[in-house]
Amino acid sequence: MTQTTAQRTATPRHYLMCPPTYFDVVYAINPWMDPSSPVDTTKALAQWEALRTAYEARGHKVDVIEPEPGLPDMVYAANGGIVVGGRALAARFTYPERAAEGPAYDRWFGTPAAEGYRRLGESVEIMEGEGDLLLIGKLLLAGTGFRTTPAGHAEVAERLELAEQGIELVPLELVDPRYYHLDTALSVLDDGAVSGEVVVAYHPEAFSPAAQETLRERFPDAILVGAEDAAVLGLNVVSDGLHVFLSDRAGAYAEALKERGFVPVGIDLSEIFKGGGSVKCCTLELRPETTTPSALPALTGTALASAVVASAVLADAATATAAPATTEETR
Ligand SMILES: CN(C)C(=N)NCCC[C@H](N)C(=O)O
Repeated sequence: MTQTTAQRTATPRHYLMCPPTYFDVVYAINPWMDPSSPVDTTKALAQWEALRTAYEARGHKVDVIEPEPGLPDMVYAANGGIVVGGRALAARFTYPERAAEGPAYDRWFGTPAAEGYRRLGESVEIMEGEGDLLLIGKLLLAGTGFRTTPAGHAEVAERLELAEQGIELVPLELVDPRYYHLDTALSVLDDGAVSGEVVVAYHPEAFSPAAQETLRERFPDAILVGAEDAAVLGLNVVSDGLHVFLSDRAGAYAEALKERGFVPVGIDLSEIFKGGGSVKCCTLELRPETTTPSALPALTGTALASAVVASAVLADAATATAAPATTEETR
């Protein structure tokens, strides 16, 4: 059992979410989807609201994009694009069923709500947003194998000016069709900006031998997640550096998170799971030009650290009354 001495700290985040108003499973583009199994949209909406409330109760800002009829997978906002350093690039999807989502998210980046973000348009190459692209500090972990292509990675690097931002893109090949997006197989938990300890978790068998080697080298202290937790999409999490929002079906993984100093917040997303996604899929992180969490060390100082801690504490106090339908474990 790996115990931690690192102090976890929540930093305020900005998320984009899309309500599952038109969510349904009417086609199958991943092994989790079964169009013969009915979806309860009312329940999906309530579960999604609980996730949104869980974020807001802990001090995070949530913007909402208008869902569009005929786009049942639009609830998976993480796939809508990637926003790093204030630059917003909309997705281009592998399957025609989702093709219209790229322009929909691109249009949102042109609305007043997205002011301050530079709208770069849609990707030309296949690129499924934060489903396959996970930022941790100055690394952009980039999944490929099923959806986002190596050409998509190259386009992201160029159009988001990753080199200029000092960000390195690390390609990782996925090999199990159940874990078709990187965010089904790997969680970004702490970029180390405040705690000094970089933490990811992943399911090794979802990756090619070469990708496993890369992950071992880059993240020797990673949490390794077993088949049971991976199979409930337990790795599909959102972390603010302290709270880890994840499926309430995750078992051993939630315990491992506690041992490493995180506070797991269990969310019931059983309806949204039917489309092959969970917490992270419903959440696109918007990172402005100057205040990305990983930029925090550059600002350094006790005052800043105190501010983020205070914000987490205040948000936790609010949680006691404002966050229904979630399970929060205390440390
Ligand atoms: C956690 N994952 C995989 C996501 N980031 N997105 C879910 C997308 C689900 C959609 N039916 C599809 O197959 O594209």
